[in-house]
Amino acid sequence: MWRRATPLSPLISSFKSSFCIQQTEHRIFERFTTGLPLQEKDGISPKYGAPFITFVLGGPGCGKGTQCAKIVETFGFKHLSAGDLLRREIESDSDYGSMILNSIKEGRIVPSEVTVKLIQREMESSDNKKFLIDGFPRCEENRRAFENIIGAEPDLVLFFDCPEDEMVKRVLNRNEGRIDDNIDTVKKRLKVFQALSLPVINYYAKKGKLHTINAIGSVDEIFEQVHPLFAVCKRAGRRETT
Ligand SMILES: Nc1ncnc2c1ncn2[C@@H]1O[C@H](COP(=O)(O)OP(=O)(O)OP(=O)(O)O)[C@@H](O)[C@H]1O
Ligand SMILES: Nc1ccn([C@@H]2O[C@H](COP(=O)(O)O)[C@@H](O)[C@H]2O)c(=O)n1
Repeated sequence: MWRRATPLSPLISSFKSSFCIQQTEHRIFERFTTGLPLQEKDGISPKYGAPFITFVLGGPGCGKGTQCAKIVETFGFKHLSAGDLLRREIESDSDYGSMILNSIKEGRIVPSEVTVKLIQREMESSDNKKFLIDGFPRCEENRRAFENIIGAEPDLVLFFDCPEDEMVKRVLNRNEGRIDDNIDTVKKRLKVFQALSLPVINYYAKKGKLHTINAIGSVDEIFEQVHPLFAVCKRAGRRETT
């Protein structure tokens, strides 16, 4: 169980305009090694001990989950897929089950408070403080709810950039029996992605936190772009599997 004793790193704002790996490495290195006294900013009231948070964004089927599995294996992060948490909630006895099911069928975004509470529950019960939050935030409302409820911002944001026709192909070939892996729902999810998720991606680009990964290529080729962003965690001398 962890509690945020101190707010967000002032270094985050000092490197706002940075888009390159070296600057991000510097910021992350500082976060991992110094445990600097962090300052409250942007009206956020941090509630927990400072975890290391990575948001993993991209359209449906771009390969987020596949790359998250490799990051977990290599760097020992805790993977929280917002979609998986919502699907698990449907299977439980939750009051929200049918609402979530209908939203997923229609490719709509579930009310943020529901999703953030599921993420919060997982974060609070995890001994691992390095989180990969996959498929979240999907819209501005998601982003704000996370900041308000969790009281934290991401340290890193990954965006897997993939052409629509490739995303459609990957979703339709996925074969995992997902209720939303059909052409009608995929079209709706792509519209939601364009209208609501891209603005969040742009928001993080402006803050200098976004790392765009070209999601075309083999799984290993894509991971070659991802790896350097996390390798700094190793160099900072942290254990890979906490
Ligand atoms: N680089 C790749 N090339 C070809 N297929 C891939 C690649 N990466 C992942 N896939 C396949 O594409 C499908 C979608 O991948 P994945 O489930 O990782 O995407 P996702 O972004 O997590 O999707 P969603 O947001 O819909 O949950 C899977 O069947 C996966 O095996
Ligand atoms: N932040 C989120 C994430 C997901 N959803 C809903 O789940 C569906 C599947 O999500 P995947 O990440 O597994 O593709 C998605 O289409 C949404 O209906 C959500 O509401 N909010």
